[in-house]
Amino acid sequence: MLAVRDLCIAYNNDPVLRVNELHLKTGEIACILGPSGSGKSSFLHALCGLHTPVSGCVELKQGKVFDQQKNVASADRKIAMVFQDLSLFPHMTVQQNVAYGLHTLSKAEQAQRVSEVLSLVELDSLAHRYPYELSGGQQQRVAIARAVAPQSEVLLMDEPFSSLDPSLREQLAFDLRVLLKKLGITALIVTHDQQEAFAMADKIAVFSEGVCQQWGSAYELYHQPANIEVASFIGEGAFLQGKVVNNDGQKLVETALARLAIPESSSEKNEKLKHGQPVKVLVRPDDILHRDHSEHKAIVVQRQFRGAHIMYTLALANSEEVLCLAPSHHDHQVGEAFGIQLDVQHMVVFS
Ligand SMILES: Nc1ncnc2c1ncn2[C@@H]1O[C@H](COP(=O)(O)OP(=O)(O)OP(=O)(O)O)[C@@H](O)[C@H]1O
Repeated sequence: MLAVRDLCIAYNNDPVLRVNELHLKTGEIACILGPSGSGKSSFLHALCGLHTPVSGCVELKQGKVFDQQKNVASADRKIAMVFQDLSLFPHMTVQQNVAYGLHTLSKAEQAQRVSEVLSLVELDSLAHRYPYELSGGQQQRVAIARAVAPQSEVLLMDEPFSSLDPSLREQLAFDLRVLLKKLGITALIVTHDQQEAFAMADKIAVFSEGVCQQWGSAYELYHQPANIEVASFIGEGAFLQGKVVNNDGQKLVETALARLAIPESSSEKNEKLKHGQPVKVLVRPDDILHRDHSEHKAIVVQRQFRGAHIMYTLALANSEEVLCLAPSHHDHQVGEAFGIQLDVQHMVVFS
């Protein structure tokens, strides 16, 4: 449904983003994560034709819409965009807002399509209200209804929750996923928030340092990050200093906490590790188990109460720090010794 290859986006000959390859199947939902200024909005603008890339190729179901020979006008790409502020017309009712892009249809066809789409987003009963008479979540559904009404193939959304109450966002992100799946819409959504992305996306792209660093599922990004930038950006964790040790053909990594075996089936990158080579081992909070009676002790240097869990920052004997997410009834104070056990399920090593 959407394929992007070797795309380079620049302003005044100054490149801001390169995307090697990214593709979405029909009905898939993708999120773009990345720090401020990493090119997320620019990417959406390039896809829908609001900004012309320097090079590369963008392909939709309707065919190529951008390459060195072709640049299909924005209005002729079957892409709809919902902007951060939703851009609803305040002087128009819900029904009129949704009908706005349907001027090529007859009045009867317009009414039919508006009613169909409003029923899908469950707003039929509010068709005659004005935007100011709706909640933030309802306004967002009107914006989606308006965007998908002209039967667009791909929906782009730029920070769709930015104007909403943070406490509602995660639930709304999940509701949005359910709605988009019901509509069968292929969507690409920009967000700053990882939890929102995890709640919504089948695939996630991480943009930083001017490139798309990785494109994969939330699970892949968290457990198999492509590089140290993605590992640091996605989820929480720490890096332990390690040294590669060859032990009778078995490769191990020696760390302050334990000697960890690199699995036989490990990636090509890990197979190239040499005896004695210094490495960094990614340790997620769920790789460190709290065991009161463990012989390995660390000292609590910080604690963050999160309701069901407490996130502990722990100092090891050599002063390296790790994180541990423990059930909150294991209540330890700063300065206390804390028993730990390393339980690394996915060994991620960076040289
Ligand atoms: N019209 C423009 N002219 C010149 N530079 C621009 C223009 N639009 C964006 N940029 C630059 O391109 C880079 C990427 O900007 P962009 O808005 O795409 O990032 P973003 O990841 O969406 O940021 P944010 O999360 O803050 O919205 C930034 O350095 C920005 O200053």
